[in-house]
Amino acid sequence: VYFYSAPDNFSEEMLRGKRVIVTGASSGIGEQMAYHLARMGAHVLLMARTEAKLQKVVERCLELGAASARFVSGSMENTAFAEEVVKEAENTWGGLDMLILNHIGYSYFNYFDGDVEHVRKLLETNFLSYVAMTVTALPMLKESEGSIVVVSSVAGKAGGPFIAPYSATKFALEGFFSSLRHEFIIDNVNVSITLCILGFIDTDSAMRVVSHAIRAAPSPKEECALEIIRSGALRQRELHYPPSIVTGMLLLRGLAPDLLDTLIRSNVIKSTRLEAQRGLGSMLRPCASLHVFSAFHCILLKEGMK
Ligand SMILES: NC(=O)C1=CN([C@@H]2O[C@H](COP(=O)(O)OP(=O)(O)OC[C@H]3O[C@@H](n4cnc5c(N)ncnc54)[C@H](OP(=O)(O)O)[C@@H]3O)[C@@H](O)[C@H]2O)C=CC1
Ligand SMILES: C[C@H](CCC(=O)O)[C@H]1CC[C@H]2[C@@H]3C(=O)C[C@@H]4C[C@H](O)CC[C@]4(C)[C@H]3CC[C@]12C
Repeated sequence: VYFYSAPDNFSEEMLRGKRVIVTGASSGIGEQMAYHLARMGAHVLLMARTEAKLQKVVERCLELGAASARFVSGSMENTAFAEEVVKEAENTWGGLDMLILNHIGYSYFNYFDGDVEHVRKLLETNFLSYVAMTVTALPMLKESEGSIVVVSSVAGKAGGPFIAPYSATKFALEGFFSSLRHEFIIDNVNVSITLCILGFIDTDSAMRVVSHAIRAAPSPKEECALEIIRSGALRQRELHYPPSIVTGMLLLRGLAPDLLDTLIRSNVIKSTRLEAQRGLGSMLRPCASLHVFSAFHCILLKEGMK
């Protein structure tokens, strides 16, 4: 908690006049980030596939006080489009201060079905396009000493059942961007990389897919979006949101990985098999175990304070 909590020196002024790209901004956390940035007076360039939704988000951003707001629509399955989005920022603003990589392609929630093409496509959308955008944006980010913010998940730190292709793409992000962070430090490149490790968030898409199968309440997307912007502006290495659950889980993974796996499995298998057989897909039930992580984490903290 100490190392991963944002210090209190964040000010919304830090984003005023900054030039920010937000991917996956037509809905969910990306849409909420666009609204926060707009309120803070940033210039925003938004990206997703659905033009009609993006148009509405842009209009709202302008009402909220964005310095400017525009969008580019297209699919990140194609890395050429990823480069095009960054070029649009270069042509419009002549520079870039923050690149927020947030979009994800469709993934099913069920036993891995052996479809290698789906894994390839998801890697292209959720991982390769992030790499392509970073490569194209890097000269501008070096110039502005800017920030890269990568939105990931607890599923990119610890595997759980029924999300194998999705989880693989999130692990790939961790590997790539933590390696890149080392290289930036070695070469004195002053571009920060913030990896955001998120738990269950109440976006429409996540609620649609898994809410029926999870007992714990999801965390609010509005607060999550603000925490992502804050951690990026403060150039933090990682964001854990919600902090107690994610940090507790990662702590247990380091101390007792088999115990973590057993807890996850023991909460999952029975219910999921039944639902999968009905063809509905389903969700692991890690909530009880995550409460155990949190309790465990609190005990450690209290002991530490003593
Ligand atoms: N919600 C949750 O519980 C959690 C979310 N996260 C992470 O947070 C981020 C945002 O998730 P969330 O807000 O829930 O997701 P949403 O499904 O709400 O939003 C996804 C966004 O990506 C866009 N998108 C989908 N496919 C493509 C594509 N092929 N090319 C370009 N854009 C695309 C969507 O718009 P359109 O359809 O118009 O293209 C949309 O704007 C993701 O990185 C996710 O992994 C992490 C942990 C938990
Ligand atoms: C249930 C998990 C954590 C438990 C908790 O109570 O916090 C969730 C943590 C990460 C989630 C998945 C994720 O990373 C995003 C995907 C987004 C899709 O749009 C829908 C479902 C997700 C697979 C989502 C499902 C819940 C988590 C595994």
